[in-house]
Amino acid sequence: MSSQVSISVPADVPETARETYIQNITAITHGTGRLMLFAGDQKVEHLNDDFYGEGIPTDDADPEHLFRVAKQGRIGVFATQIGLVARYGPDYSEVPYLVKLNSKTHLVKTAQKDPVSPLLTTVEQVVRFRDQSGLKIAGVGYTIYLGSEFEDRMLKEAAEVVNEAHQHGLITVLWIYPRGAAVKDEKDSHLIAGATGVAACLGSDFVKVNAPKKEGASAADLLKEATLAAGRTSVVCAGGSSVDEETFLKQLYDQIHTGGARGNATGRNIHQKSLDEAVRMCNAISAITLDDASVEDALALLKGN
Ligand SMILES: O=P(O)(O)OC[C@H]1O[C@](O)(COP(=O)(O)O)[C@@H](O)[C@@H]1O
Repeated sequence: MSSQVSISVPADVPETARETYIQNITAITHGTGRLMLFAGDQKVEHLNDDFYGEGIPTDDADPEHLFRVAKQGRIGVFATQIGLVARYGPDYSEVPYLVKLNSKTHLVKTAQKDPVSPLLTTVEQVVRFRDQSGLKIAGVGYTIYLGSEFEDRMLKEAAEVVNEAHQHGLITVLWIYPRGAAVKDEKDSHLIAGATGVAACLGSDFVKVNAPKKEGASAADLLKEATLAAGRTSVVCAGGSSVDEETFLKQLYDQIHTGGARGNATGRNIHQKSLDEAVRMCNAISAITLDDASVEDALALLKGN
C-alpha cells in the first residue's frame, strides 16, 4: 500500500465544509493522495467514436458499461456528465462521482476555430444534485484550452468553479490542454509545465494534462518540469488512445515514479474492453497508483491472478 498522506485543506474551504473536503479527498484517493480517475466524458468529447466500431467490444456501445466498470473495478472516482450520473447513478450508488461541468464535441476542428468549452452545469447545480440524490458526488471537473483565443472565458470560469467547489467541500480537477492557432506543439513539456502552473494558480486540487512528448526524450523525464511547476496541485496524465496493456502500465509506473505524477486519468484504455477485461485493467491501474505495485504485479492482476 502506498503510504497514507496527511491532508492539507486549502484556505478557500470554509470551516463548515472542511470535514466534507477531507472525506472527499480521502475517499477518492483511498487515503494515499494519489488519484485513480476513470474518465468517462468522451461521449460528448468524441461522440460515439470511442464507443462503437472496429476493435471496440460491443459492451462499450451501451453507456451503462461505464457504470458497470466503475462499480466492479477498483477506482478512485468516475468522471462524467451530470445527465448520465442522474440516469444511472441510483443503480450505482456506491460509485464516487466527479461531475464534468463543461464539454464540447470534436466536430469543429481547431483549424476552423479555436476551441472553447463553456460551462454546461454549474457548481450550484451539482451541490443541489448531490444533496437531493444522496449520491457520492465528490468533486467537479472543468476543461481549459490554454492558448485558445477564448482562454480568458475558460480561465475565469475555472477560477470560479474551483472557489465555489471548495466552498462546498468538493474536490477539483482541471483538465488543461494547450490548444488553438497560437499553440505550435500541444505536447511541449515546457508548455505543459506552464499549464500545470496555471492550475496551481487557480487553486485546483488536481490538474489533468496530456503527457509531454519529444522525439528521442523519455516521456517520464519530460513530465518532471510539469509536476514541479504544479507544486501542491497534483498532476495526473490522460491515458490517450488504447495501447497494449503492458505498455500502458509501464508508462503509468514511470509517470508516477520518475515523472512525479500523483495518479492517472484513464478512459479509453479501460472502457474499450469487455466488462471483465475492463475491470481487471482498473484493478491493475489501481495497484500501481494506490498500492505502489510493480508493473509485474499489476500485470498478474490483469491476467486475473
Ligand atoms: O484516457 P482517455 O481516453 O484519453 O481520456 C482522457 C480524456 O481525454 C479526453 O477524451 C479529451 O481528449 P482530447 O480533447 O485530446 O481528444 C477527455 O475528454 C478525457 O477525459
